Amino acid sequence: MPNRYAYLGPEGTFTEAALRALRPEAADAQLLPCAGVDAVFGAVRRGEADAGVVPLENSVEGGVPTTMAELINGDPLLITAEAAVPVEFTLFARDGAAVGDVKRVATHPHALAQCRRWLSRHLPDAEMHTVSSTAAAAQSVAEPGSPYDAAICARIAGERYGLTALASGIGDRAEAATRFVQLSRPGPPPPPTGADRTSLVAFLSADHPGALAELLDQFAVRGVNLTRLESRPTGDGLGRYCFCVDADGHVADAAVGEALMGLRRICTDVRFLGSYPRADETADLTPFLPARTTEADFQEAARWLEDIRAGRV
Ligand SMILES: O=C(O)C(=O)Cc1ccccc1
Repeated sequence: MPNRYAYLGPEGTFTEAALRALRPEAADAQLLPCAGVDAVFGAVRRGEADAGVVPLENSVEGGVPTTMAELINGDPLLITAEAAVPVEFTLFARDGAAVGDVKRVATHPHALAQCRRWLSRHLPDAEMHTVSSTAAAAQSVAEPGSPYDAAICARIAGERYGLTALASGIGDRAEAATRFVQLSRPGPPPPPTGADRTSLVAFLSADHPGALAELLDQFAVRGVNLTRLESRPTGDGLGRYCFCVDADGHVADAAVGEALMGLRRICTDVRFLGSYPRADETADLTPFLPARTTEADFQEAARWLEDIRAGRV
C-alpha cells in the first residue's frame, strides 16, 4: 500500500477529499500537497511520492487538460484507483465582507465554469481570476494584501483558512461530481475485482474514412462496453488527434485483452493507462440496450431532426 501521497494542494482541495475517500486509512499516510497537477505527476515520477491523486474529469466541464496532457504525452504513469466525489461550491471572503463588496474572485477554472450562472446573477461586475486550485484561492484571500476579495472553494477550505462563508451551494448543477484518479509508477495493475475499468490512449494510423469506427469496432465486436471517449490533440499540428478511451473490464479479461491486441494492430501507438476498480461498482453493468427501431421510434426521431433544422433546440 502506498504511504506517501502527492496531491493537488494546498490543504482543503477537492482532490484532498478524493484522496481521503480513496484511502480512508490515509490518517497515517504522508500527504504531500503540490502546487499543480504537473507537480503531482513529477513527484510520483521522481519517486518522491509512492502515489499521486489528481482530478481527471468533471461531469460538467469534461476532461482536466493538464491531467490529460500528462497522461498522453508525459513519461508513463499508471492509473491504479479512481474516486468520484460530489463537489459543492461556497463563496468565502474575509470577515466583515458582504457579497456587494466583492470585486475580484479567485478559484480553479473548473469551479468557475460550474458557478457561472450564480456569478452572473449575483456578481455580474466582478473580475474572475483563475488560480491553481480552490484551496489556493482561499489561502490567497486570507493573506493580508491579497489581490482577491473572495474565493470559490469547498467549505472545508474556507474554514481551514479562517474565511467567512457569504453564499453556499452556488454551483449551477447540484449533481456535479468530479472523477479523480490515483497514479503510480509503471508496474502490474491491481488484480481484477469483477467491477473494473481500463483506460488507454489510441493514436490512429493514417487518416482515412472509418478509422474511428475501426477503433470502436475492436471493443464492439468483443462485447466490451465503453464508458468514455475523448479526442485530444496530439500536439503534432492541427487535425492530429488521439482518442482517450475508458472501457468496462480489466486487461486480464479475455475480451479486453483481445480488444487491446486489435488496437495494437490498427493503431500507430496505444498507451495503456491502467486497469483499476470502478468507483461505481454498484452500477448496472448490463449495458446493452436494443436499438429503437419501431415505427414510432422513427417518427419520434424525424420530429427531433425537424426541430433541430427549425432551430427549436
Ligand atoms: O481546486 C480543487 O480543489 C481541486 O481539487 C480541483 C477541482 C476544482 C473544481 C472542481 C473539482 C476539482
